[in-house]
Amino acid sequence: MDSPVHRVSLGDTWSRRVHPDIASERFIQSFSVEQLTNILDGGAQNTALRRKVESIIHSDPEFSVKDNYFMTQNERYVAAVQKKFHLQIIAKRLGWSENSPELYYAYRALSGELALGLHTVFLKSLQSLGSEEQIAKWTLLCNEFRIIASYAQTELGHGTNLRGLETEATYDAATQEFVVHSPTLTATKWWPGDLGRSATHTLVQAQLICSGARQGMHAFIVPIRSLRDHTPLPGVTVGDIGPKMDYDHTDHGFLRLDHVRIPRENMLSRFAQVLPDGTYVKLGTQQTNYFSMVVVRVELLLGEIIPLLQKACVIAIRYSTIRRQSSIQPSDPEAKILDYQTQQQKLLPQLATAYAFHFLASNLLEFLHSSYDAIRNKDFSHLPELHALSAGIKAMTSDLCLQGSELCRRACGGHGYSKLSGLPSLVTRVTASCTYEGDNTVLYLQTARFLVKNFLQAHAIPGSTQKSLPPSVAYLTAPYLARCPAQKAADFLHPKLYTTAWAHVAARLIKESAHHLETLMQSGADWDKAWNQTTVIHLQTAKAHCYYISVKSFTETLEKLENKPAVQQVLKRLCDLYALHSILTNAADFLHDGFLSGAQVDAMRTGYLELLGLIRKDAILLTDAFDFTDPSLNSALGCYDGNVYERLFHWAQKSPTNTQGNPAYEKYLRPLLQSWKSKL
Ligand SMILES: Cc1cc2nc3c(=O)[nH]c(=O)nc-3n(C[C@H](O)[C@H](O)[C@H](O)COP(=O)(O)OP(=O)(O)OC[C@H]3O[C@@H](n4cnc5c(N)ncnc54)[C@H](O)[C@@H]3O)c2cc1C
Repeated sequence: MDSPVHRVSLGDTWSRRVHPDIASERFIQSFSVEQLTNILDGGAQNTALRRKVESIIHSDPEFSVKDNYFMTQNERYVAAVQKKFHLQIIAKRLGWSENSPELYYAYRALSGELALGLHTVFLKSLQSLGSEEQIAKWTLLCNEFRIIASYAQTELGHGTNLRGLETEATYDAATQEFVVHSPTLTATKWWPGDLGRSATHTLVQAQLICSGARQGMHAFIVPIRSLRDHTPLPGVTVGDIGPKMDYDHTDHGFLRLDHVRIPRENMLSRFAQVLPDGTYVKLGTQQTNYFSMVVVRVELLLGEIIPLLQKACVIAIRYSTIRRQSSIQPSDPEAKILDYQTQQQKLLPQLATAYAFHFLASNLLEFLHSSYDAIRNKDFSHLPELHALSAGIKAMTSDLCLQGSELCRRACGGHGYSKLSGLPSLVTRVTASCTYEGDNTVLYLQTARFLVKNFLQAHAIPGSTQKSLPPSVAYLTAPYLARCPAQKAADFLHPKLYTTAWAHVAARLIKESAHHLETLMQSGADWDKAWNQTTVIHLQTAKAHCYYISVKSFTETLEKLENKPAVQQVLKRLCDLYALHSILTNAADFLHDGFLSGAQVDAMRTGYLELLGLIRKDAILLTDAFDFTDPSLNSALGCYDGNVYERLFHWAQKSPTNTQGNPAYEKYLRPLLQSWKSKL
């Protein structure tokens, strides 16, 4: 039996004894938690390294999270800058370079705690879009924090529509400079992280104008604040956009540029160049500008978005074994709320989703890494598929992580509404992920375009085979299965069966998407108009495709675990639950053409409910396997030891609402109460 080898607690006195209600959940281990943690980390060596980094981070008082929930926006920002700089000092001392796994783990351990995250996005964009000389020059300046950089794409008037961005960069051959300008109020850059108060430079996405023509969006490095005293440079108006739903640790900003001149070398030129005489030279396709967005989007999945749902599951499931309400039978003691079937049905599918998304994102990251060098060397053959996958998967994961984390929050009753549970901030942070790096609807539609285009190509070319389609859509030409063969509950617990079921629905919807489009076009609409009038079905199509990809990716992960049967069995249950939950919540799509009958849906539901009972037994171990430290959860409800009530009571005492007096009493309540005193 494993014992937890790694636990960093919040250092309070209760963590010395584990609450018996949660201890009993860990008593029988049907699988090795440590082995599962290793799988999630991509190997035992990674687990060891991650824990080493986390121990360094969490034993350092400079990284303390204890007052987070009581801070103002200003205080959060200042603390986040201080932590970022402290991390730099540590990284330098320990020799952690910018791309080292140690620094990656440190960022993950401090997720939501650090300012200057866009500095990293700047670097990623530079590495994707910059020439070798530009990378060498700016990376050095960034790594040593001689400049602080951000990424400025979104404007007051436009975000999604890159072509609608109004900021201009006009080339002046006489001085060999670009003149970067915000021609209207709506051209003001709005939202870029770290821009509000920190950045000295920013990567501005602007319309390039040269050789007397508009050449589309390109990226320019623009200095905005003096390196001497941090004041805005001539022609620059810059500031913070004010209060937000969350993200107080980051200073999101606005930026207006009034004919700001930058040298020709400041246009990132891996895929396009402007020669000294103003000649425009194109070295890539139109999509290359999307490449850096693809890289950032994919890395965000495991770096930020998916851990938010994983943490919400850990908190809500641990709490649900401590919290007791009512009893299942009148003579029983009060039941753990996790023993109610409805509570299991709220939380366990979220846990299965958290695992499914972890494997999905890991597989996508692998695909990105295997295509990265080719794309940078201007082989764009994988870019459309990578772009479509990253867009759809970012949209799906952030959508479902938001739904799931909010469900977890509500599943904790009143205490889930307290910030001290840690859950509200997980929900508000994951909410932002549905918008940043692309609004989810827009991203799904980009995926749908790829699907429809491939479908039309496959059907326009007679004899087209699976080989001629990108692997993720090969199912479009697979043999057609009209009816699901499963009858009994157990028949549905087969990866091949539910993967085929999702392929069936996705293929049908792609066909319908194309059919609707073509019908409108045959009646005279052009492609763009017809597209807009059919986007609701395209959205549904893209979602079905993403479900198919996620189910397939989970089943492929299972296949690799033949030599770890106990872990494979527990993950197989989660995979079954994820797949069945996804089908049952989208049952109409499967009933629509009779692929499933009502009786089959009932049988599937029986299998699904049985799975809840089975996974319930391992629920705490499955949350432990994520191996989050207590400081990274920072939750009164979710700590490893389960001492929920002590922590909640103690943390509430520290609230400024209790420690900083009551001016309302002095000013209003006392005079009011004292005016009545004499009459009682
Ligand atoms: C926390 C946070 C951090 C951010 N950080 C940065 C940053 O560092 N740098 C930066 O440049 N930006 C940043 N942004 C901005 C972000 O990238 C944009 O807000 C995002 O891309 C969405 O664009 P938008 O605001 O223009 O939304 P809009 O496009 O205006 O979306 C509004 C609605 O219109 C719909 N819609 C828009 N276009 C279409 C279409 N073609 N078809 C169908 N529906 C459509 C959308 O689905 C949505 O429902 C950040 C935003 C947030 C919230």
